[in-house]
Amino acid sequence: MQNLLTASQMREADAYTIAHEPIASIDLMERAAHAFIERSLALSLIKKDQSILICCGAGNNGGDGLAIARQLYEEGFSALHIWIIHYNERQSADFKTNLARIETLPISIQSFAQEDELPMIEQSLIIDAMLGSGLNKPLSGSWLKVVQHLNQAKKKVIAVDIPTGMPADGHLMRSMTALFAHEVISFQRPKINFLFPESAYFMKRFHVVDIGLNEDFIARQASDFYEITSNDARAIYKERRPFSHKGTYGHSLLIAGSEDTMGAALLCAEACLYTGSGLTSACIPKTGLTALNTRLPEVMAISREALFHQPLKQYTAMAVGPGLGKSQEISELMKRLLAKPAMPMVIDADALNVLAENQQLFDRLPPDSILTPHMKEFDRLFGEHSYWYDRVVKAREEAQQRKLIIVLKNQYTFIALPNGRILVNFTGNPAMASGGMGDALTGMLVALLAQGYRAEEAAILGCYLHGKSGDLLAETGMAVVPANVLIQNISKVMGNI
Ligand SMILES: NC(=O)C1=CN([C@@H]2O[C@H](COP(=O)(O)OP(=O)(O)OC[C@H]3O[C@@H](n4cnc5c(N)ncnc54)[C@H](OP(=O)(O)O)[C@@H]3O)[C@@H](O)[C@H]2O)[C@@H](O)CC1
Ligand SMILES: Nc1ncnc2c1ncn2[C@@H]1O[C@H](COP(=O)(O)OP(=O)(O)O)[C@@H](O)[C@H]1O
Ligand SMILES: [K+]
Repeated sequence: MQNLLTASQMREADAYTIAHEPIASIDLMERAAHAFIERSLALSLIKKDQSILICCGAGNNGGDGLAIARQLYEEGFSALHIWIIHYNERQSADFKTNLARIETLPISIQSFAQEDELPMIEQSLIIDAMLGSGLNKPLSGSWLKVVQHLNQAKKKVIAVDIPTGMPADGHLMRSMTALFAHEVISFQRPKINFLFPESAYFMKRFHVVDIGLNEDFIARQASDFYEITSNDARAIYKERRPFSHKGTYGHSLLIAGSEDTMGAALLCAEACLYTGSGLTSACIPKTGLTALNTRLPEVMAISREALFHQPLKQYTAMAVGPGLGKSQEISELMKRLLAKPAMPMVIDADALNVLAENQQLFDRLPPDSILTPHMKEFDRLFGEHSYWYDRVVKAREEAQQRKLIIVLKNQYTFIALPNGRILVNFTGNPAMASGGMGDALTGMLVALLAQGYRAEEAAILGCYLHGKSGDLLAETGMAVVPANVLIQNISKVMGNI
């Protein structure tokens, strides 16, 4: 698990590294510039014959920009042009050093003071090194004008560390003006605000480069946010054991589907199978029986009527919600299920809506139950939110107070734990943005619970594998990954973990 830092913690990490390691601040900047160029070249974001405008402020972000320009020149880039935006009086020491280092080179530099007219931009690419994590207020005055001018030029932009004008943490408002960056190359850790959907107003993609800040110091910083890494998933995952049999891997009960949305139940059940549940039973409406038997012969069916005429004890874990629909009958069913809940549970989709309308049912959920709302379901449960940041903070509060695990789904899924931590899943991609993906996740989570993974482990591993399966398929060239295709890839992803 890697903790994510705020901008001010990042500055402390910067200062600590300089104080405790044999590296001077100016050399750290040199390293950051080198890492920026190396990654840009590796991703083919820049080419030697390209004309590039490097826009620099006069702080350390601007210092990075000057070091990048000089190193590009040394790499053989020849069509470089620099703007220095001199709207602030103060210049950082490392900016000054880098300015002295570049002034002797044959690179054209233009300086702009407030009120100076800005020229047309002829270059095809802009490197944005005006303001970085030192941003301490929204842009205004001349800063606002320069950013608007650059945005209007509609050129490709690569931002150094963070787009100029975008705050690294805290509220992200659509009304804020920032330089829109197509690519961001960020130092050491992603900025927390990159993970919220509102970041799409300011940037398209980000890449993180290691610049060798002291990791021991970083790990000691208190943080609300932790990135789930492949190592975490690997550490949780357990291989199937010798002499094991279907009884070893638990019995999942899915309560899902209605006449019109039987597909949700099928996807959920299929994901449960492919994630390794020993046995899977699906409680579905009668009208779905033929579909279930035809498509998933491994899965056993129980009718809604029969559900409470048999011991629920035979099941190891339960998922309820996908495709259930809204009706009084479903509401009653949830109430009966939660009268004596005795097994780990995943609550999704329509079951979440029942909870939203019957908040007293919350108290009956077994501790560590996993709730998997998307944004709208979340707001129905816990109130409307205007900002993702607030929504995630609310998820943390609710998870802590109610001792539940809340999996708030999005491109970056936030897993809020009862201990107050928020884990962020980085796997997954927009090729997965189509119906049924959440049903698949629910099936995966219940399968992991049935196999004996603790709820926290199931949430981490389930979200990681779900996104990873989608990522590996997207890497094969699939622009869209339908849920059933993702599901059929899960067991391979597990095998290769
Ligand atoms: N790990 C690290 O930390 C490393 C950091 N590195 C690099 O340093 C960058 C951070 O540099 P930085 O701290 O010098 O601040 P930067 O973003 O250049 O801003 C300059 C000044 O602008 C001002 N200002 C702020 N907001 C403003 C506004 N809205 N409108 C007008 N002015 C505004 C504010 O000055 P003030 O207002 O306080 O006078 C601020 O100090 C970081 O992003 C990365 O690129 C790497 O080199 C190596 C490792
Ligand atoms: N752009 C994306 N990047 C990564 N994951 C995504 C993206 N879009 C959707 N997903 C994932 O797909 C799932 C969608 O869940 P949900 O909205 O409940 O779908 P459904 O109700 O259709 O089953 C979530 O797990 C989410 O993380
Ligand atoms: K920047």
